[in-house]
Amino acid sequence: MEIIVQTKTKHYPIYISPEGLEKLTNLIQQNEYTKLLVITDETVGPLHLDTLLSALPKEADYSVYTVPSGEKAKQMAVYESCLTFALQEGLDRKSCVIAFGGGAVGDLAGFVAATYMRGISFLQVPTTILAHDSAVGGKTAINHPLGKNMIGAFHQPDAVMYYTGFIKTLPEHEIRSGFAEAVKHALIADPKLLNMMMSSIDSLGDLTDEQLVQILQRGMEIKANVVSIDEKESGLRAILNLGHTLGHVIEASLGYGKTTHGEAVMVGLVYALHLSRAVLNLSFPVGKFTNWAIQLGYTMEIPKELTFAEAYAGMQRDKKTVAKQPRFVLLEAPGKPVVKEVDKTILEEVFQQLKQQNKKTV
Ligand SMILES: NC(=O)c1ccc[n+]([C@@H]2O[C@H](COP(=O)([O-])OP(=O)(O)OC[C@H]3O[C@@H](n4cnc5c(N)ncnc54)[C@H](O)[C@@H]3O)[C@@H](O)[C@H]2O)c1
Ligand SMILES: O=C(O)C(=O)C[C@@H](O)[C@H](O)[C@H](O)COP(=O)(O)O
Ligand SMILES: [Zn+2]
Repeated sequence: MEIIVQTKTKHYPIYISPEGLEKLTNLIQQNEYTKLLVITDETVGPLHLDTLLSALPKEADYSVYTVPSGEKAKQMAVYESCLTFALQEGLDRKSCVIAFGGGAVGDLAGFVAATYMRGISFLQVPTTILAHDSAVGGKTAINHPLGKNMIGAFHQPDAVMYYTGFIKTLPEHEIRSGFAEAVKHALIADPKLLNMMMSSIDSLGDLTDEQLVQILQRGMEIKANVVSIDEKESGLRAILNLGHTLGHVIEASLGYGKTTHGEAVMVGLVYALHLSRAVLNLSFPVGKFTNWAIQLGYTMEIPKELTFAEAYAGMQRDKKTVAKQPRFVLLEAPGKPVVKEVDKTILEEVFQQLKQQNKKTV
């Protein structure tokens, strides 16, 4: 399957294939990159690097750089070490970085490509379900202790090559993490898919490969459409941030990598749904949605040590915030997102209610 991203500045394909990486081979041949730098991580490398390397054209000049797995990759020191390696290996402006891994590797490698010699090509070869989201759209970044993805750039890849065979080695908690972004895509743009998910999926372990591929393909289509209209989040693109205002605060407050991105986003989604009920009279069974998420294994807890004052300070640093007033993606209905400032008292009320619910479920 092929999906096209067409922004004002860039036109590129997303290939989704259960067969392998042959499109990648062709693409590298056509682009005649002078050198390839594969950035992967300590988990993906041992599992799948051979598959990737066997897809590189025979004549390709390449080097491989391995970074720590997970959020540890999205640190300033790791970013700098990638740049040093790229310089030592002699990458030039016609070279290409290949991001080979999940979203953390993709965000890091994309940012390396965005900034090396003021920007060179990169290719996304995602290996997680979550990366159906992260590999598309050109948001690249590393983290700062004070906020998620605070140092980054918009830099679109030359292509995304999603070989679905890679996801077979994912542990269940990573399937859960990626599934949260798929639920987000359904909430903002596809109520039918959302209904199908809520009525027919009651265990992530039992999801068939076909179901997963169908869900992530639809997610990539939704994302590609939004990014094609608004590449740099001047408006519409903010809807892709549903659930992320609180989600990112949770990730930063716990310490990056202590929970998965998707687990934190799922709590953020429930928070945003409750806010939508309070502010926009959303009629949607938020309780049923929350119970479904719990059944699927999401922990659904705001960390006990996170106070509202700390959470609010984190929300004020969110990238959607304007003049210190946090803005949230809310839903008028599934498929009808809006971006709005929300009164601090409502933010606190709902935050405290969810924390109380934590206590009840313990
Ligand atoms: N740029 C964007 O638009 C965007 C969108 C969503 C999320 N993100 C970012 O993506 C990151 C989360 O993505 P992720 O969950 O894919 O991150 P990840 O890269 O940390 O991968 C999760 C874990 O799975 C392992 N892994 C990867 N592929 C595997 C495979 N095939 N088999 C077994 N293990 C495998 C990794 O080593 C890691 O430990 C976060 O940093 C988030 O902020 C970015
Ligand atoms: O692509 C987007 O735009 C998104 O918001 C997708 C999110 O899933 C993703 O986590 C993104 O990295 C968050 O962006 P940020 O600007 O809030 O850091
Ligand atoms: Zn996300």
